Amino acid sequence: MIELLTTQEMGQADRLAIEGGTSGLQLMEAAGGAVAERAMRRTAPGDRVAILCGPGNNGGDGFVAARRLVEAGRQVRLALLGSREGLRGDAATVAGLWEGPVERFSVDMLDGVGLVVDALFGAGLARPLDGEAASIVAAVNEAGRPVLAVDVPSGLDGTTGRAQGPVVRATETITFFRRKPGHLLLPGRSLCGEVSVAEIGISQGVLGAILPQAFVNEPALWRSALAWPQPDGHKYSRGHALVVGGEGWKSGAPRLAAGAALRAGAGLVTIAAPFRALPIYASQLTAVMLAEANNPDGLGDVLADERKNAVLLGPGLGVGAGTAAMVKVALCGRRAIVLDADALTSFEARREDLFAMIAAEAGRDVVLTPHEGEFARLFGKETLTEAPSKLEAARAAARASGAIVVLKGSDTVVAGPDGRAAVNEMSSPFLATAGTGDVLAGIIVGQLAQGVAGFEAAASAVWIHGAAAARRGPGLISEDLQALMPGVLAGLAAGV
Ligand SMILES: NC(=O)C1=CN([C@@H]2O[C@H](COP(=O)(O)OP(=O)(O)OC[C@H]3O[C@@H](n4cnc5c(N)ncnc54)[C@H](O)[C@@H]3O)[C@@H](O)[C@H]2O)[C@@H](O)CC1
Ligand SMILES: Nc1ncnc2c1ncn2[C@@H]1O[C@H](COP(=O)(O)OP(=O)(O)O)[C@@H](O)[C@H]1O
Ligand SMILES: [K+]
Repeated sequence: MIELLTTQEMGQADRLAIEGGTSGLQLMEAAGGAVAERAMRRTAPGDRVAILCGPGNNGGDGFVAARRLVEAGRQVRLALLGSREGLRGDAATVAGLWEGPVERFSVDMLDGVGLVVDALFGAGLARPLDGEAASIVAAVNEAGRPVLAVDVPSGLDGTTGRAQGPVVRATETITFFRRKPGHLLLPGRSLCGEVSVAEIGISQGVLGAILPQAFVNEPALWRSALAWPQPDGHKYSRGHALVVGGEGWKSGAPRLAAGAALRAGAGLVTIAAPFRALPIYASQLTAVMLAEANNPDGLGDVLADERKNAVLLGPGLGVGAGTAAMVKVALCGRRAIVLDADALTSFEARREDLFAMIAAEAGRDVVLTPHEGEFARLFGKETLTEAPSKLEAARAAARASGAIVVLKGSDTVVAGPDGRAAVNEMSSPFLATAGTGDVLAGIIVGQLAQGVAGFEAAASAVWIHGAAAARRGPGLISEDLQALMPGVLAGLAAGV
């Protein structure tokens, strides 16, 4: 499991390490040493490096790196924002060990350098950059030289991934102990460039006291929760997923979802659709079964078979009271539910009804899979815009709805009502094509049908979906994803 630490939690990790006997100076020497190591990979002896230090401990890391880089034969020029006398604590100590000149920043420092080390601001950023700090950032971005950011690109909030003011555009970022959400969330992820993590002498044990609630979405988070077929099993022991479909001319979305549910491992998948649409569905389906459901009562009849243990509603269903009524029927009972697309939008004006229905059956998994537009319609635009980050927006929505919320995008966040959250980085921009959301919803319902718990079902599905897309890359269309899934699942089954 890879934890993501807020800057506050990272401060706690530093403090716990210091209480445990590793001094702040040792941590800073290790951090600055790791920065120098990354800088050495990008430069050769004799190359010029500009190191820009800020007034706090981020600047301290810069002073350590400067000393180490000189020892390694780099030509270093170091600028300090603020005065040397203003430095405190460990930063003052390491500045005292720097024997070279301390300059005031000037643009000519960047001329012809092989690398700029951005050690202006890290976890201590307290407000948007302005004044001299802002003009340094502008000059660095303008110069177009490779930039190695220390901890975070200066100006970026590591907890949120947002920058309220000017921010350094880094080629590479090195952070310490664990990544922060802002390294994965946009726009942070694009501003960081390649991110590496250095161990600086903080023991894993501190995590037991911090209990982080945000994680990188990767197999270690959910691998043990996945379900695999057993030698003594049969198709019913792998679950029966039901996808509720609509009119024939909108049958593509439910068919994509149903196929994905089957590929994800559900033992049986049925699409329930109006009688008049069934021939259209039938002409395009083979392993996926069909059932007639002309209205909410009809859906109730189909669901009377309790072996149908996971239901997806939304793709191709249409927005309106009819869809809302179908959702209501599906939410009666203990089966797991995925609500996507039109099923979410149908509750735009009556979100409290939806949340009350979800709350009525404790312990049953409901997964909502909005993209940002659907999210704003269901939870209110302000939930998105007023939350400090996409991560917090998803968490707030999960708390409000009592459901697991998958807030999609290239930095998809999966959040549970208990505050647990995963930020996804296994994805491909080629997923931005029609129908891929339907496939994702199908993978989730396929996992739920197999009895995988809601959070793990959603997080693993997001990863599998992204990994499948990454295997194809250019030219990907949503129809391809199904055929790409077995390769991804085989890797998971083999534990790689
Ligand atoms: N023991 C520790 O806490 C360790 C900290 N480390 C480094 O220390 C950094 C955090 O250090 P700090 O907490 O000192 O914080 P920073 O060095 O990020 O910045 C804090 C300083 O910047 C000023 N400041 C904040 N926002 C400003 C703005 N918008 N304009 C102008 N000035 C502003 C503050 O008044 C303060 O002087 C980490 O990012 C990491 O690089 C590492 O050395 C590892 C150990
Ligand atoms: N730029 C991108 N990078 C990575 N993934 C993306 C990107 N854009 C969209 N996606 C993913 O593609 C899927 C699109 O879903 P959605 O917007 O519901 O589309 P549709 O309704 O056409 O199926 C989501 O899983 C989303 O996270
Ligand atoms: K920085």
